[in-house]
Amino acid sequence: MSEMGLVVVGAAGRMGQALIRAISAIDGARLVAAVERPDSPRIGQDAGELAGIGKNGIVIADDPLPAFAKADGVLDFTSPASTVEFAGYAAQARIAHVIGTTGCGAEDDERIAAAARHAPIVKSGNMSLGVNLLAVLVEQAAKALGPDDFDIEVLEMHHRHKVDAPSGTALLLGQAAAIGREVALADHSVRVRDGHTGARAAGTIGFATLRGGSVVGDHSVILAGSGERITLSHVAEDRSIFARGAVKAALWAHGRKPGLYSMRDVLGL
Ligand SMILES: NC(=O)C1=CN([C@@H]2O[C@H](COP(=O)(O)OP(=O)(O)OC[C@H]3O[C@@H](n4cnc5c(N)ncnc54)[C@H](OP(=O)(O)O)[C@@H]3O)[C@@H](O)[C@H]2O)C=CC1
Ligand SMILES: O=C(O)C1=N[C@H](C(=O)O)C[C@H](O)C1
Repeated sequence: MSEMGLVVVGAAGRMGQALIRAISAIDGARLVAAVERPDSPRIGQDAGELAGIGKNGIVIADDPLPAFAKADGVLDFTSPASTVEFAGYAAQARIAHVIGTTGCGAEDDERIAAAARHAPIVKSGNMSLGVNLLAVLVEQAAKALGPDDFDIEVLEMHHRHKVDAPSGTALLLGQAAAIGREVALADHSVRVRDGHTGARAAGTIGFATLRGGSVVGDHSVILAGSGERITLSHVAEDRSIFARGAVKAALWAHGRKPGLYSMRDVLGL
């Protein structure tokens, strides 16, 4: 079978560069275009050189439409507003769209779901194998350890540049806990505590956010009971784990029927 041609949007970003490196190392995938914002100083630069793998002849462009027209799939780790726009273009082109962007609101998610009626979309707050396996374990633990005996808290830390909180991964893990408990996360989550909060309400799922330095991504789900505590954790040491997962998702989605898929679908977890 011929290689899948991929376009990376947000090609100059932290994940954009990791994606370009990952594509060059994975059989069956080929970079066909790299896109950045029209006002980016990176427009016109060689995408491979910027990503540190040497010139690859793909010049960073500012127009997504010709890029999407020659691609079989899009890898998108940008911002919610851009991702919604790219979902529309990918749907028109009927090509696979892998979305790693976090911080999407309900309206963004509705528009992404609408685009998924026309093309396959894989969207996940975390593309790594480790975190998606952790989500399975969290679901099991939350089911086994009920709300009368165990409190669930999700703790995350990321680098100082991160703009959204809680992280997409923290929300994914919180969602796994809610599924295990058979409750709706939206009705049970406590995302901020400040001042005289009162005692913890049983059955809630708490979130705590730390930001600083160059931390790639640390997540822990703590199940705290009386006299004992279980902590399920994942530490991302390198962005290549997300990039490899995203390329794997694109290869999985290529030629698949339209729909909104998760990394758990891709990994069969
Ligand atoms: N799901 C997962 O596994 C992971 C998800 N993420 C998520 O991915 C997203 C990006 O993270 P990160 O790479 O660290 O962020 P960066 O800010 O380093 O990269 C984002 C890039 O996208 C560019 N961009 C924004 N809008 C457009 C547009 N309309 N057209 C083209 N390019 C655009 C930005 O340009 P400019 O700087 O000019 O705005 C920037 O270069 C975040 O939401 C993050 O949470 C990150 C890691 C893993
Ligand atoms: O912004 C990041 O860097 C990351 N974002 C994702 C998230 O919001 O969970 C995934 C990863 O933890 C890195």
